[in-house]
Amino acid sequence: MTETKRIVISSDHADIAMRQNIAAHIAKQGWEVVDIGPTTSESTHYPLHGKAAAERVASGDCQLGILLCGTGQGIMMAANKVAGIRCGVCSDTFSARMIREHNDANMMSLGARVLGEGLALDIVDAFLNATFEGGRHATRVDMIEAGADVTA
Ligand SMILES: O=C[C@H](O)[C@H](O)[C@H](O)COP(=O)(O)O
Repeated sequence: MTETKRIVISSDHADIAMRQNIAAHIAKQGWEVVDIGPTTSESTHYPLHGKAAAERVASGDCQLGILLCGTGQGIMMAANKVAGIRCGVCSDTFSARMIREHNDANMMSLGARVLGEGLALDIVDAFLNATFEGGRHATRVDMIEAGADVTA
């Protein structure tokens, strides 16, 4: 039995259309996309949407999440306040691949006012197609989760 791949996507008002286009792009690749809005471009507050999406991932309802705000920064900060979330802003495909391969990121954020849509879609593909490598990287991710200190 193949596991249903579920991904949550959310944003603030910075670019609803970009978020919806990314959602459609991901859905074509066999993911079940949970788009939790917002649905209008009325000004809203990114902490609300970052937290709501992060909770979907932290609860296990969705395996991954993608967030957008103007820069990707504020909504990333909000998502990372939720326990178990590892979210980074990506503006290039190398970083998007590496935060999965080395950091086991379960969320990524994009700057809707930073990126053109073609690059944003390539970044999304790099994130989705990468796999965590484990090994020494798992040791380090475990240290993040444990809040490990330098002791030696
Ligand atoms: O990190 C924050 C995001 O870039 C927001 O999208 C941005 O601050 C929203 O700005 P404004 O309310 O001027 O559209």
